[in-house]
Amino acid sequence: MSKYIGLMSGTSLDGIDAALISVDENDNIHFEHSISAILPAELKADILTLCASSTDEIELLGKTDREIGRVFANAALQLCTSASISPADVTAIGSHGQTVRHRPPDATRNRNQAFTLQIGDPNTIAELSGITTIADFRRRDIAAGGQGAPLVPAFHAAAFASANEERVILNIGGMANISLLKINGDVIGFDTGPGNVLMDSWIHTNLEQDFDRDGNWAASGKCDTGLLEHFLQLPFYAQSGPKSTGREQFNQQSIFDALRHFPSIAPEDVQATLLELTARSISDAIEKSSAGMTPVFICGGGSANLALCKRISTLLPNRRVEDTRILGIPPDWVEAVAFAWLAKQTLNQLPGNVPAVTGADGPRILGAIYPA
Ligand SMILES: Nc1ncnc2c1ncn2[C@@H]1O[C@H](COP(=O)(O)OP(=O)(O)OP(=O)(O)O)[C@@H](O)[C@H]1O
Ligand SMILES: CC(=O)N[C@H]1[C@@H]2OC[C@@H](O2)[C@@H](O)[C@@H]1O[C@H](C)C(=O)O
Repeated sequence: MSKYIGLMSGTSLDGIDAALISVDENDNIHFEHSISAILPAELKADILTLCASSTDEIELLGKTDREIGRVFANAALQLCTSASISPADVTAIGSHGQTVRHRPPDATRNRNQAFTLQIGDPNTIAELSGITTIADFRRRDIAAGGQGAPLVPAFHAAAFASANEERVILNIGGMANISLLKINGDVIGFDTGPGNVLMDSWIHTNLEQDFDRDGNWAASGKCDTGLLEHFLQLPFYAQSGPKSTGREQFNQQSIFDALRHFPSIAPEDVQATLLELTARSISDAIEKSSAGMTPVFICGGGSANLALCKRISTLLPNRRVEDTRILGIPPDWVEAVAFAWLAKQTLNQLPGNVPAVTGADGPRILGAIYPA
């Protein structure tokens, strides 16, 4: 059995997810342990500054890169302590790092202009943890003409595919993405648009809360059809994959811009509309890309948003909708486990991308190895 750690801090900036897996000689993946580590408030503020397109500060980038490396290393060490293992028992860490800019190839940018940037210095992680660290998973795929995202579909296929039924895996993080796992082994996947990011942003603006617990605030409001239709006009939703997105497109400003056309909607009704937008963009993408009875397994923090999940279920009336626990991995840990698995792929010189998903020219070994 080889052990791997996956570290993930997503667009929501709600903390660092750390997961420990073991992989047996038959390549079966076993979820062993997980922790969530705090992302210090000051660091979170710096990351948000770096994510805002108006400020580009190389000083801040360098400093934040190192600091994220330090907190990621600590998260890995905390995970080892909590799991009662020594860092020496871990073969490798797969560190996603923190995305601060994602500019994939699209209608406005060709493959040579595309870039994506995840920070969290892997040298620092390897140095402080004493564990070989693999990082920078997305840029090879971008270099090969791909979107660099989503990357989790390859893992979803390895962990969740079934020879007996087609499955949809729905990840609701800051952004949302789906993987369609076909019985013949084919995989389709793409980002569907916002996950929690817009609802998080709006409740923060209005009630200073980090997220809308269980979707209760949204549930207290009423969806505004005009605003919803306005949001749904965004070309991203109608595009077919490969496609990926991020805070560059879905952010607080995009809500304010839309509200200029709808100035008198009550804040809780805006939240209800954002929930509906999230549920509709997800369910439309699922309906468009998979057969009507294909079951859906949800992972990511959004799986805890009861109102959102209920609405997605209602919009997909003929499908079983449940979370990935039933497939062996608790929904909150799937992403971190995926990066642990991607580390294993890279160390074993195996590809981590699915070209049909990202649009890359072919399978690629992702990331770089920073030895212990
Ligand atoms: N009880 C809950 N009720 C409502 N929403 C919740 C709840 N628990 C978590 N969330 C949502 O889940 C989010 C965190 O999800 P997750 O950790 O999957 O995102 P991420 O990893 O940052 O995203 P990404 O996949 O885009 O990188 C929180 O910001 C919040 O919106
Ligand atoms: C650029 C980037 O960090 N993208 C994230 C984000 O969060 C969800 C969605 O947008 C997905 O594209 C991706 O994360 C997952 C882990 C992925 O690559 O599959």
